[in-house]
Amino acid sequence: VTMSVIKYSSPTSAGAECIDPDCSWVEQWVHRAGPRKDIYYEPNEVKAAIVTCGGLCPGLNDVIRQVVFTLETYGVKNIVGIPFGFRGFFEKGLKEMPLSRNLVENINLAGGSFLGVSRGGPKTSEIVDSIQARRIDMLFVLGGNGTHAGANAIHDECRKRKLKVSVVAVPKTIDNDIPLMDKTFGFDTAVEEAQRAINSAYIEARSAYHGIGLVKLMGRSSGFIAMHASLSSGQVDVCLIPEVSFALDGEYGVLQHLEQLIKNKGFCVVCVAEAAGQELLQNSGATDASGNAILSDIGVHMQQKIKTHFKGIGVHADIKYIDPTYMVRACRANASDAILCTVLGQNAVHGAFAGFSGITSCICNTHYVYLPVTQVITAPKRVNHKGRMWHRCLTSTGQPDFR
Ligand SMILES: Nc1ncnc2c1ncn2[C@@H]1O[C@H](COP(=O)(O)OP(=O)(O)O)[C@@H](O)[C@H]1O
Ligand SMILES: O=P(O)(O)OC[C@H]1O[C@](O)(COP(=O)(O)O)[C@@H](O)[C@@H]1O
Ligand SMILES: [Mg+2]
Repeated sequence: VTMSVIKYSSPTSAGAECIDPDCSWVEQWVHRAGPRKDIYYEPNEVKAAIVTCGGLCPGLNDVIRQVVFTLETYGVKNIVGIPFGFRGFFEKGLKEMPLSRNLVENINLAGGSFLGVSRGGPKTSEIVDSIQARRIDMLFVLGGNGTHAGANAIHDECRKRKLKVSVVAVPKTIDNDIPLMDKTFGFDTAVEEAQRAINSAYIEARSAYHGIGLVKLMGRSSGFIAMHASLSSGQVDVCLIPEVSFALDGEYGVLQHLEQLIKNKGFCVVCVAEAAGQELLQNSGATDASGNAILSDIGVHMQQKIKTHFKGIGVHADIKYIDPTYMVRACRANASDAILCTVLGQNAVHGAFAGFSGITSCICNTHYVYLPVTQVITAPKRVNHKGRMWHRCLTSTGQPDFR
């Protein structure tokens, strides 16, 4: 499968991602995913394990379910779940869970992870000690960019120890921040849920005298959820993402624009990504158990700033702040994510049986492929502020540059 469908001749061509210095066309190909004629493992002898790491994401249960179904179809009898992410390899008292088609048959009907998730956990060498002690041949790792870095480290350590273990990842994150793939599972569902919050903010704002609806949406370092939810709802006047800096105060600031919207339209809706405008806030420098920076609350900050601003100019404003944070990721997968999860889960097993390790099962240019994990952990994917999607969003909201 070719990685890019756009041929281009200059660095400024639409959609061009400049790979070489001259920006001429560079062919990049990846393996198409799916079952292979020859399989590397004897199914009867295989012990397979599944682990889900990081934050929750719609579709985790769908993938677990499909991995189990497909393993059983190959004839694997020994399938286990590692509870609560990488911690399950280490914490005493956390026992591996035997999995079967019967047990996981209906888990897709609920959100969350049937196995549990966690951040942080043991060192790679301890995880691999545990893999060795448990005699695991295939490890299916469901997670985001942190998990992929972990999966890569596990894969490297297994190679170093000459262990024949297939480490196969499946990219999950509502943030959609993993590079090279069309999207991660859970993103579509999160956007769908997020636009419900925007819709509520719109109804509240529209029904109030000088109503201002403010919605904060997740996205640790990227504004994909905010941008897509703003686009899909069509009800947002201002969308703020971390990739585009903005001023709140001043002649060209967001507050001045809100003032105009209240004057001209009578109400407005603002959608802000959680990582947006962090430079305007105090940074505690704190990190979570996985080493991810803990962000300052831009939503609460904006709520206060808007209140103070309108009070200062003596104009009534009724601010309705909605933070749907965990609601957008604790739900079950929607139809399109459920299908994506089904294919990715099945392909993960085909990849392991083909004898691959250090791969991730994903979608690229509408085709299902295996990417080397090393390629997707270089840096988080971010919204291209010069790209067409962001400009479509600007056209839709009608917002100016806030600088
Ligand atoms: N660079 C890394 N090397 C090894 N393991 C990592 C690395 N970064 C994160 N992890 C582990 O991966 C797991 C999930 O990471 P986290 O960042 O919380 O979520 P996500 O995978 O969704 O980005 C955690 O248990 C964490 O310890
Ligand atoms: O509060 P938590 O569970 O630590 O997670 C918050 C973070 O998790 C996410 O929902 C998803 O991030 P991951 O994909 O890294 O798990 C981010 O959008 C958010 O910043
Ligand atoms: Mg992450």
